[in-house]
Amino acid sequence: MTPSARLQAAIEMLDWIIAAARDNGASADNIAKKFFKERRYAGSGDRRAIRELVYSAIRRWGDRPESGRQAMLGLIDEQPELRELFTGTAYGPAAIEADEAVAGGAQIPEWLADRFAGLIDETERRALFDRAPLHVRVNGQRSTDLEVKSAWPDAVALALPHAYELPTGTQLEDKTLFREGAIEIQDLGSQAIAMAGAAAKPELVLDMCAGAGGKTLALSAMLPPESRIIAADTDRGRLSRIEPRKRRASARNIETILLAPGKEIEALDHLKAKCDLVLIDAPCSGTGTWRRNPELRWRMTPKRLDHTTELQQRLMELGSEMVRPGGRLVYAVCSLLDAEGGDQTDRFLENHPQWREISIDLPIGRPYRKGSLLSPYHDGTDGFYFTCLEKL
Ligand SMILES: C[S@@+](CC[C@H](N)C(=O)[O-])C[C@H]1O[C@@H](n2cnc3c(N)ncnc32)[C@H](O)[C@@H]1O
Repeated sequence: MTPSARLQAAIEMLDWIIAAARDNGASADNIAKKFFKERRYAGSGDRRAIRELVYSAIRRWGDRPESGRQAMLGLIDEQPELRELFTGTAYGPAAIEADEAVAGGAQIPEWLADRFAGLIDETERRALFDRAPLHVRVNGQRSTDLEVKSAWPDAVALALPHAYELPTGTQLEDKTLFREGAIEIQDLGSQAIAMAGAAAKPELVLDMCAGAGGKTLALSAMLPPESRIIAADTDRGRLSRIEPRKRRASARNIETILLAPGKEIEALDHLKAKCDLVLIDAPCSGTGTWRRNPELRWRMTPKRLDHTTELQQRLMELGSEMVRPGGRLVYAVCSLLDAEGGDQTDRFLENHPQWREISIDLPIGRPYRKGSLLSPYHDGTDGFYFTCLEKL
């Protein structure tokens, strides 16, 4: 493909991504897969170049642009070489017209800019768009740190036990050790959250928003085998991915429960006041994961944020009912917005005098709003707020 044709393809892919962000459709990554599947003529170099163009536009604009063309036109100030690719010839984008509308604004959507946690200064904001590192967790059910270190001598030990960083681009799939479940790819921040409840004894644990089980597997690896870990979620597709992951990781003590949205209690009633630990890794705006999913900025609106915080409150209420007296509730979000973090903890504690905050003993993170904050610049992790509460 010519450079001009690659630019036109990037514009078209951005149009799909913009529409999906507006209508709560597929993620940018899934759209890219579909886009290239329908364009088999694009070689690997073309794909890389198109992706690069698309993601520079997504990273650059905090507010959702009107169109892919406007998004790319807006990039010309920073990448002047793009101008001459608007050739108006076959396969290329139409020539630029005088006074054509272009995308504008900041990297962080204006309406969100003043809602970040107090610790998120200018340096942290810039780091939200850095390249995410490759973090892995050694799975003690399948392997040892020593074995993993000898398979990947470049692995650098991180601040938590069994956590390592590998050089970006390390091929994992070609190693038997990886295929057999010796390591899990997992951001250090997610590993910290699995540890936040200080689960150690044989316990009954409910991971109430388990998704595809990233933190469930981490909990299974750190708990004695006689523990029972229940992974629940409303998303059948995500939950179904736990079964193969569980087999690969030799995590035998995990059960799954599919929840019906709004009727979660029906499937959880038998666990009322029984759990030693409930983890609520709540659905959220994902502001802490922009370095991986920058297009989330184009999805969130004030209305969607309100809807999300209401759901978080409801899940916190529900999860807290499952905790036995003396048990713990860990509430976490991969967001750095106060509305989804510290505000939720305050509201919950105000309404539940029989609960108290307990301090989190981890070597990463900073104490913040009756909980802890993890952030890309300070901790090298995705951004998270989490708190650990105890039922008296
Ligand atoms: C942040 S993700 C969880 C990620 C997962 N814990 C992990 O470590 O990979 C939030 C999850 O909450 C789930 N969810 C949304 N609404 C829910 C509800 N009403 N009850 C339980 N889970 C829900 C979503 O399907 C999603 O999988």
